[in-house]
Amino acid sequence: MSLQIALIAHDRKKEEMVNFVIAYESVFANHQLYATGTTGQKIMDSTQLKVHRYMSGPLGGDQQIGALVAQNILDLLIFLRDPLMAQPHEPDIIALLRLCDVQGIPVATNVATAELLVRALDRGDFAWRELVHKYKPEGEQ
Ligand SMILES: O=C(CO)COP(=O)(O)O
Repeated sequence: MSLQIALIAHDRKKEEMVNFVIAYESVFANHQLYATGTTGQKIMDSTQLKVHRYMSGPLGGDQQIGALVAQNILDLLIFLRDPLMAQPHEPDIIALLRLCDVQGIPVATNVATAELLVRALDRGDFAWRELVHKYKPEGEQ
């Protein structure tokens, strides 16, 4: 089962993200990966993974990934936020996380939770997302 996974990291979390993706590269290799611009580039520079890159976060990348969430296309969001640094595009970040709650999409905002979710993914615990894709409620595209 190939799922749609988005990876986003703020600047001071990018190294942690890259190390995390390297550690679980064999799991991520089975899925479709999306990322904001710089995060995606760094992941591709350090792994063999292919990542569909959107705009950089401050230029609208979070909103582009939010559009996948709004359509219930995204299955998992790993968003390593920097809790100690104000972001100019904070409203976009809040909007993305809000949409994940609207659709009930699993989200990790720190690497400890990300690890739990990726292990669950590897075990097959995301099978319910396949059903979501198969039987979308009326009105969803
Ligand atoms: O700012 C971001 C998410 O809010 C991340 O964007 P980049 O991956 O382009 O640095």
